[in-house]
Amino acid sequence: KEKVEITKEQRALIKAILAAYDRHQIPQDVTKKLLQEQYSAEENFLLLTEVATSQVQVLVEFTKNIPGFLSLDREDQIALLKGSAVEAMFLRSAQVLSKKMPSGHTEVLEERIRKSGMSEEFMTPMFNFYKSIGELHMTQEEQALLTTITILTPDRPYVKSHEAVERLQETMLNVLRKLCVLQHPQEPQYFARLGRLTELRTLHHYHAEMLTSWKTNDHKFTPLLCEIWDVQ
Ligand SMILES: Cc1cccc(C)c1Nc1c(-c2c(F)cccc2F)nc2cccc(C)n12
Repeated sequence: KEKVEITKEQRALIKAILAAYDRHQIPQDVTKKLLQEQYSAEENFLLLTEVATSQVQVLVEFTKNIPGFLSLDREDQIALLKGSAVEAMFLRSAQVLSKKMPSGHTEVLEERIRKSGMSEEFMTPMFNFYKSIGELHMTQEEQALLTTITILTPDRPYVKSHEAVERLQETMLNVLRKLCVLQHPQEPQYFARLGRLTELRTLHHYHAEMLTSWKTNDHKFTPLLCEIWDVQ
């Protein structure tokens, strides 16, 4: 059984991605509002829209710091961001909900999500996903790398240089595979479990339906959310 070793370059890569991931958190004022504002469905939706908008901003900033991302074709960068935003945001909000929040915030955010006019059929799979992410107890590096790998998925709509994206994603997958072996020695299947997060794709689909239903109920989105998800 050969010894799993992380190379110098891979260590530098992890360091760069983790620094970007830690640097780009949702601003305090946004998360603070979660505790202050009152509890009406409208107010909850308004707050979640603000959190979603700030999550997109944080995502764009994080993506720009992924080594190699900015050397991809410009239009492909946009295609990757638009294609992966929902999935990256599900990962980010799952990570935030499953631990990062200061005490009390998590329950408040959960409560606001439950009372934001979202349909039940979407609520269950979403909270199941949040629970399964929480049970993985991912390290910060694993979360940052998993988000990076999600963003660098080559088969998003309109991506032209498929191979260039695939090569970049492969590099990140190799690092994550080694990290999982080193950081979860008691669970050899751990990396495979991370790959099982295909639920993300079904949540992507649910999310599109949720957008439409919010739109028909005349909910307002911000320009950034309209742009990233092509909402009219
Ligand atoms: C911030 C937040 C956290 C957890 C659940 C939800 C529903 C939200 N809010 C939204 C999400 C969204 C997201 F930001 C992260 C994860 C899953 C998501 F559905 N997408 C959108 C799109 C238009 C408006 C909102 C309010 N919205």
